[in-house]
Amino acid sequence: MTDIRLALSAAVAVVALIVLRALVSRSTSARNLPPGPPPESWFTGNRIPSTHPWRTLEKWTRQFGDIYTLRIGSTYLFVLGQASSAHQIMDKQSGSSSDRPRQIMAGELISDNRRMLILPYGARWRLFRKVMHETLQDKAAKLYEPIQQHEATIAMLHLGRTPDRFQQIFKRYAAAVIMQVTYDYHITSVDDPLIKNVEECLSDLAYWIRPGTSLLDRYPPLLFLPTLINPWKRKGLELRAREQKLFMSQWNAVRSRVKTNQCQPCFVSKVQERQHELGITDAEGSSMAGSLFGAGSDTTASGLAIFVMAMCKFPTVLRKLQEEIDGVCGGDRCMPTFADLSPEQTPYLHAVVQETLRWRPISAGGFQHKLTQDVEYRGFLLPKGSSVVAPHWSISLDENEYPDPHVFRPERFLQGDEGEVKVKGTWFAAQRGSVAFGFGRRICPGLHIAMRSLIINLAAMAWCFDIAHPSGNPDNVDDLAFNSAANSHPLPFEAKFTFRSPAREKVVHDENRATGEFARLANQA
Ligand code: HEM
Repeated sequence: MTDIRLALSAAVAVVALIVLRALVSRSTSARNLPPGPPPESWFTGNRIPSTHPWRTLEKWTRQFGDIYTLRIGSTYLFVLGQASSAHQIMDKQSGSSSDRPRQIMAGELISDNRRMLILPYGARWRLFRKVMHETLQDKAAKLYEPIQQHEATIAMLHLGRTPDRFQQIFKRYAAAVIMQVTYDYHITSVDDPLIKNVEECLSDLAYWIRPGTSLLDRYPPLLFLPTLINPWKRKGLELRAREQKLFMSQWNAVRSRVKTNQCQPCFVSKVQERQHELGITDAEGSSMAGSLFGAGSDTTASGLAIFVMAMCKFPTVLRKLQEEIDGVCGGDRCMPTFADLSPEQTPYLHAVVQETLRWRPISAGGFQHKLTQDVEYRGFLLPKGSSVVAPHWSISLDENEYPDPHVFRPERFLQGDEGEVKVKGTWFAAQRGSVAFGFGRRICPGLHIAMRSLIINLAAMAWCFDIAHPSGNPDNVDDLAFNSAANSHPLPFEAKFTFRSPAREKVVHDENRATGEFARLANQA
């Protein structure tokens, strides 16, 4: 035991010296940095609060402008709090700003450098990205529309039956879609044992990825301590083994089902088809597929809950949306389908989707990118090796770009007159409207699937239901009540869903005879 303590003390002392040296050399060499709030302590630098960190970052943007410096330990983090700086650095110089900060516990030990979201920028990332581009781009995403339509129809049935569980219902929808898209695996509830296992892995990851949680991330030389006397490394490797076993079993299950013609085309079957040509190992392919659930499930569910919150708070928007959807769907005939919902037919719906993503950004704090080259911006020199982050909250709620930013106003995304209304982006991101899906080369590869999920569910909800706060008073909605996770969710809140007519309720029931969900529920009862 004494030996272990000695080894630890020595390691900590060495680290402290390295940090000290790095700090001193940086403070003298890197003079041309943007200003920023003074560090709280000389040793640890600036502290970003763990509760709603994006609100503090926004406060500092107001104080210091579109770019400011935070010192975190011995490295710099530059915060790009306005569209202009984010665009210039994250998009225009993305060749130099697409790496991720090192994550020893979450990225190297638990994920074995195979989780897309935290993968360093390099050959493996490029390979994963190419595969994801081919299998998730707009054209490929269109092939998954029937899955999304089917699951949205089921979600409407559940919203009608158990409206108070709407946040769970969205979770189920998002999990069902991502599992079918990835593995052609069908779930009936979020209590499916596979989902439970995946979520356990994700909650461990979410714990260890938090800045400062692991001593290994704070003091990297500790990684060199032998595994026998290194409890953090042992923990990381144990979590890796559990996660990889799970991912590999799903990967192998698809391979077996393809052999017996029992698998619909899905992400994994498509990757396996071209595996040798692409040069992907089983371990890489299974991890790539496994990381889609974490990236795409929670985010989508949160977007749907944010829409409901907005409709409770801004009822006139829902009425306008209902009018538009009724106009294209022809009364009580059937629920909206993707064919009814192009931007030309339903510009207001598309503007509502954009406003949902802007009004309460899901990835509110943004994701850090690390610089692989020195980057110049407005005469400042941001040194290679430091990180940049563009908090979506600061950019999306910037009152210069979005007047009255806390008001949910889809019209900001519309242009033209009554006859020919079109959806417009901002100057910052003309094609995609908002920053919700991130920046540059690291932009979310799942955005086409995510947008389709929002479009079909928002249209279906507007067609089926009146949605309101149970008190009937929009002022009772606390629209700032969100958790502090990287992908932030509204805290549980109340909303009332009422079918707009018995005829529409019947359509939902009839359509769910076709999905099989009606019979499944009847069998369960
Ligand atoms: C509304 C839903 C979603 C939102 C708001 C969202 C947002 C984001 C954001 C902000 C990033 C980081 C971008 C950056 O670093 O600048 C990201 C990355 C990623 N997203 Fe999404 N996402 C959503 C849905 C999805 C879906 C459905 C999938 C999969 C089908 C997905 C897969 C990924 C992956 C794999 C990455 C990592 C990309 C990389 O690091 O190169 N996302 N997403």
